[in-house]
Amino acid sequence: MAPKSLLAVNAGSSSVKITFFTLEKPPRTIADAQISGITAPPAQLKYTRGPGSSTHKEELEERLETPQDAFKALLKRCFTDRELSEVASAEDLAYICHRVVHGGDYRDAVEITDETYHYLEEVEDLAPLHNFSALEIVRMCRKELPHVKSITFFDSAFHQTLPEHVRTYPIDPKVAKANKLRKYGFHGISYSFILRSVAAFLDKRVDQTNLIAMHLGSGASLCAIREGRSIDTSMGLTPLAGLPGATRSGDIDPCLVFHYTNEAGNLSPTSTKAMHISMAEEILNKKSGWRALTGTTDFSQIAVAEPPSAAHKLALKIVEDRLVGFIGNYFVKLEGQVDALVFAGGIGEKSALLRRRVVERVRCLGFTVDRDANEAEMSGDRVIDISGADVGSRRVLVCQTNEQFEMAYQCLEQRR
Ligand SMILES: Nc1ncnc2c1ncn2[C@@H]1O[C@H](COP(=O)(O)OP(=O)(O)O)[C@@H](O)[C@H]1O
Ligand SMILES: CC(=O)OP(=O)(O)O
Ligand SMILES: [Mg+2]
Repeated sequence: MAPKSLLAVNAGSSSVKITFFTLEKPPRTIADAQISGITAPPAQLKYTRGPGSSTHKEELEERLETPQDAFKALLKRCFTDRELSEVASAEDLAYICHRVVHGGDYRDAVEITDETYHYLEEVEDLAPLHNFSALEIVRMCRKELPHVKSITFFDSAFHQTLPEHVRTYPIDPKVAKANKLRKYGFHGISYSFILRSVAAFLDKRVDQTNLIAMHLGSGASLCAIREGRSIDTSMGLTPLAGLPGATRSGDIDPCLVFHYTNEAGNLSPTSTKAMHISMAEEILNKKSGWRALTGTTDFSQIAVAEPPSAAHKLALKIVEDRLVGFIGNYFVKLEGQVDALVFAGGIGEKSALLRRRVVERVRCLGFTVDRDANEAEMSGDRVIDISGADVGSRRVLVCQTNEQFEMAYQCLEQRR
């Protein structure tokens, strides 16, 4: 029987999200499932059949040690659901699309073969904290589902257009080349989705669209887009650079590392044979950010009118300060030719308060916000306009981004 569906996988360090899509153009969602809290049991399962139906949530009794375990549990849940006739077994799958954060020099998605798999293993060392989970699942699919094509999509691919002076760090060029040290940039699957959706919303051609886009989730970044191409972005060699995240420091003076602990350069206790990480990487990626400041990773407890503590208030001001700094920077790099300022990602889509505070602080650049539009629910819209009615106000938009959809969309456009 011919395959009927496509599976998109978005694996993070503590969660695995999967979505099944039809093979139509554009693809339609069949089912969505995710397991979070893999590293902090009990793991939580969320499961939704098709769009518009209610979401089932449960705590999982079984112990899931790895992203592979979570992936297997999710597949089993979907394959055994009798009401999901499109996905009863791996035989029904035409492709598995994997989000891999760091794709090294790859400019585009690639099908997993011995050669591409080997290259990804090489660049895994550049971003072990971010690539490990995804590649564990790729390894499992290669072994256990060898007849289904695995296609890897990279967060870094969208930023291959960064000009040389933006992607180059001012260090010894020989060392930089030998060790592949440069700015790569991430969240590019999301930025592709945002760019296409916003261009359509503005009724402009993608290659004539200029944006300052923000993907604000537990990992957060911005991107300056000129004529449909990334010309700068706030993450760097790894997703640590730029804005603070839930547990990431974002930009700091690199020398801080040497003063933090005496052992910062040593291998971290969580290092394994497949994942070499130093204490410094662990501290700056997992023990910093707004959780280090406030104790919570949940930004909805921080972005509130009356923050519960001085620490929460400070965390909000820090995030806001770094954001407006980058907006100013990118506004200048785009020479003021900005079609829209776009908020996306869990925080960008849900925090009206952060949006209002940020836009009010960049009013000097001509952006304004409409209070009612900003507070309204998105209700299924991909893009909404929240700009103020002031004459000459620049556009401010919110885009509900969807990395799994973007992979499915690109896969079907390019391969069928
Ligand atoms: N109402 C809200 N206000 C502010 N932040 C929120 C709100 N709802 C969710 N968030 C934040 O969004 C984050 C999730 O964003 P998302 O882009 O889905 O995550 P991830 O980066 O893990 O893929 C949560 O960690 C939470 O901090
Ligand atoms: C690249 C990155 O930081 O991804 P996430 O926001 O999903 O952690
Ligand atoms: Mg994310």
